[in-house]
Amino acid sequence: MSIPPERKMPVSGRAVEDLAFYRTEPVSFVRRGNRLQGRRADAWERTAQKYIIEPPREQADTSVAEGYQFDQEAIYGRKAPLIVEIGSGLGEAMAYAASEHRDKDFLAVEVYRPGLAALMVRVENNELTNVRAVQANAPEVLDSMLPAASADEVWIFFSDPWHKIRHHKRRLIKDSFVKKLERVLVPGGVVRLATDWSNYAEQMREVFDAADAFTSLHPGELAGEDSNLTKVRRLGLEKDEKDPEFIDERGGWAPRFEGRTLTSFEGKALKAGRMIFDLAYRKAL
Ligand SMILES: C[S@@+](CC[C@H](N)C(=O)[O-])C[C@H]1O[C@@H](n2cnc3c(N)ncnc32)[C@H](O)[C@@H]1O
Repeated sequence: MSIPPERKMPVSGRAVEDLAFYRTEPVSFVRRGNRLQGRRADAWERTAQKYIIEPPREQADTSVAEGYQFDQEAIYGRKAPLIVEIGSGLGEAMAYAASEHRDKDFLAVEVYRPGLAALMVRVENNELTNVRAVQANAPEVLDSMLPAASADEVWIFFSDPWHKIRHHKRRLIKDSFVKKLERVLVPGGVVRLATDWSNYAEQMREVFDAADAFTSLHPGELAGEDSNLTKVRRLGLEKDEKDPEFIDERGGWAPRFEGRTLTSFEGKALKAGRMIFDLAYRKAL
């Protein structure tokens, strides 16, 4: 049966028939336009050839064809530790970190082209030569594009929380995704996470604590009265019912990662009175 043109869209595998799916899993993003204007369009024009990796695609413009592999040394022209940021948004965290650590290589993985173009504006403004970016669906980048044991760190800051229970299956951080992270990280490699949504923070803690390959860098820390989870629940900060008796005995939250600059997304969350949860896990040696 042929697929109607309006459904032959930009996500791979099963998504050809159903846009909300990548192979057998629902995708963690909604499609937004690729259109670039003004400074972003100009920066894209000048930088894309050098800094944007264009893997062969399958059915979709965010897919990565199986068999394509990222050759870090050839791409950056040197051998250096690799930091991958998934869902880099407007590139604020990456541009800051890359300018602070010019001895490291950074790879942004983001489906939103205007976000990558905003990163390219920062790359030019800060004269960064250690940043590359790919417009692609993260699970596919982790499954096939990145070689096994190639990333020293993977950062995922403010991954879309998919608030409604029926949408939780779209969340990126789940058991199957943790397996993919395990594959691409070097032994001893680190995953850093941040979220402003307590229910997703609990899910992140749950799946990483249950993963044999990972150990928390901050077991039991920021528990009880010091836990942001305790504060959110007791004060009813997320519009749920207040629970004055609630206590998060378990903790395991990381202090704010000092390498994470305040992005506009986090700024808005703080302004709205939300609490931020940081987590950090190390892959076994
Ligand atoms: C809430 S924003 C946060 C952006 C940024 N990390 C920040 O802190 O400002 C989440 C980002 O993840 C991207 N994203 C969601 N699912 C993705 C996926 N499967 N692959 C790549 N990027 C994804 C979205 O396009 C969006 O830009």
